[in-house]
Amino acid sequence: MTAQIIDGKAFAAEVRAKVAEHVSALKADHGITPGLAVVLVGEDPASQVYVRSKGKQTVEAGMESFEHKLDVSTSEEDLLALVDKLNNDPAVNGILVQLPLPDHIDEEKVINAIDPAKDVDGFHISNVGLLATGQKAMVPCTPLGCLMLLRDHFGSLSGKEAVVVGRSNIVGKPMAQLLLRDSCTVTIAHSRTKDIEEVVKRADIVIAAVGRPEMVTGDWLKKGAVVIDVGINRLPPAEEGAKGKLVGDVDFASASQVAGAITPVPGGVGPMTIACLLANTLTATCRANGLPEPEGLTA
Ligand SMILES: NC(=O)C1=CN([C@@H]2O[C@H](COP(=O)(O)OP(=O)(O)OC[C@H]3O[C@@H](n4cnc5c(N)ncnc54)[C@H](OP(=O)(O)O)[C@@H]3O)[C@@H](O)[C@H]2O)C=CC1
Ligand SMILES: Nc1nc(=O)c2c([nH]1)NC[C@@H]1CN(c3ccc(C(=O)N[C@@H](CCC(=O)O)C(=O)O)cc3)C=[N+]21
Repeated sequence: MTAQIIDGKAFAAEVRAKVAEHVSALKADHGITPGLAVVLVGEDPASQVYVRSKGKQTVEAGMESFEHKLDVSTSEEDLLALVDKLNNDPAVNGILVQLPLPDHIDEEKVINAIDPAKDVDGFHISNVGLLATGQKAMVPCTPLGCLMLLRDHFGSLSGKEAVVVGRSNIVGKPMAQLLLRDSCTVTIAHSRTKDIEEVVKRADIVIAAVGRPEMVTGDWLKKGAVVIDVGINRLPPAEEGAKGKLVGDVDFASASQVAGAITPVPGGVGPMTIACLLANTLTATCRANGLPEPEGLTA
């Protein structure tokens, strides 16, 4: 069997087109232009790629993009001062502080300093709590993107066995919350999970968010399982100076022989993350202005 390829790139383009449509109506009817501020501290190469494509797509959707690139030696105090300024800037509806931050900065402190209403990453403790209790939250972009792909594929997720591999605050845990909210039976696996292959083999839905290149292989999967590969790993280049290949946390070659459907890397979850960031910025703008939220763009 060869799996259906879930085209995240194409789906993300549709999401961005919907966002752009809403943005143009916001401008025409209310004179409002959503604004997204992205803060990057230091020069993590992976983060730079993400920030670049994000800025471009923000502008293409008709929104304002504010980029703040700070030196790697920026103090925590200065970063907190910038967050405070963005919290109070009415032109800024969404704030994203790119992670990871340099070691001398307390990540939790910075995330929790962001106004929860502008926290388009959904990482603030208030949004985490709102999501966990089923209340209206800002939902983290990557899990939201995965959920959109799964809902599109299955229609209803109710009663499905879902296994999330990875328990990070930014992907694994919020993903599990969203799947639970859609009435999946959810298992979270991690580095201490015993017989992880057997656990994954139960799943109708596998979400791999581990950060280990091609860890999940075809022999871990139940036949027909739907596999969402969150991993973004750059392999060492074949020759010096070349760019290494980008691979996921799933071994695509073997997994696609067993899975019913699978997301590729690149072109799967990555583009959905950025599309959902724009969707969240639009949602935040609507909420801030007491306007109805766009349909189909929130969890
Ligand atoms: N496509 C996108 O938009 C995005 C992609 N990513 C990518 O997703 C991946 C995961 O990111 P993130 O969640 O931030 O990563 P983290 O490193 O924060 O978390 C990784 C998780 O995987 C678990 N893990 C590590 N090794 C193993 C193993 N051998 N077996 C089972 N579980 C293991 C860890 O378990 P434990 O807790 O026990 O240590 C941890 O819970 C990365 O490749 C990252 O680049 C991330 C964000 C967005
Ligand atoms: N506060 C914060 N929020 C994040 O959401 C966040 C973050 N920090 N830090 C880093 C990770 C990583 N991440 C990606 C998003 C899109 C692609 C993406 O678009 N990838 C393309 C390929 C890009 C390439 O070619 O390198 C794809 O998969 O097709 C990748 C990675 C968001 N993250």
